[in-house]
Amino acid sequence: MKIIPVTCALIIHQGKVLAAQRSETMDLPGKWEFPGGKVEAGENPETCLIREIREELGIEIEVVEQLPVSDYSYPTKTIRLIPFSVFWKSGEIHLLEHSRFAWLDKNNLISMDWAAADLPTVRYLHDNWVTLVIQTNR
Ligand SMILES: Nc1nc2c([nH]c(=O)n2[C@@H]2O[C@H](COP(=O)(O)OP(=O)(O)OP(=O)(O)O)[C@@H](O)[C@H]2O)c(=O)[nH]1
Repeated sequence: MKIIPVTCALIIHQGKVLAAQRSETMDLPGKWEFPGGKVEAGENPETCLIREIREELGIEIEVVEQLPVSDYSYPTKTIRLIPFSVFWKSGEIHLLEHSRFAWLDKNNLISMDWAAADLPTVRYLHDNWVTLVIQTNR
């Protein structure tokens, strides 16, 4: 099966990370995820992520670092999730596609109803919390 590359942003701000809930009109309705989206043909992952975050949240970000990639097979597709830690540079958050967002701290990270593909990234974030918070603190 073809593997679909999907980027996602761990937007870490004031010691919390932004999670977004997929709306009823999206795939996996009601699941929580890190905002981002599919990499288009000829696009590099960082450029994709900057574009997707503009389209979904209306903010500008700076990519800090790529984090470990993981593959996950849903019944109808396999995605390759490419996460990045990012710094929120400017703009106000407006939800243009998702139904809700939340700023999570380390303690409420694990209890969210995440899209299944996100669990390795959630675990990585949990286990490397302090390093990632310091790294994105400007
Ligand atoms: N953005 C994002 N997508 C995720 C995550 N985890 C996960 O399983 N996905 C899946 O990866 C795919 C990404 O598609 P998308 O719908 O967000 O991206 P897009 O806007 O480029 O695609 P589209 O407009 O063709 O649907 C969806 O099937 C989504 O369910 C995640 O953390 N972030």
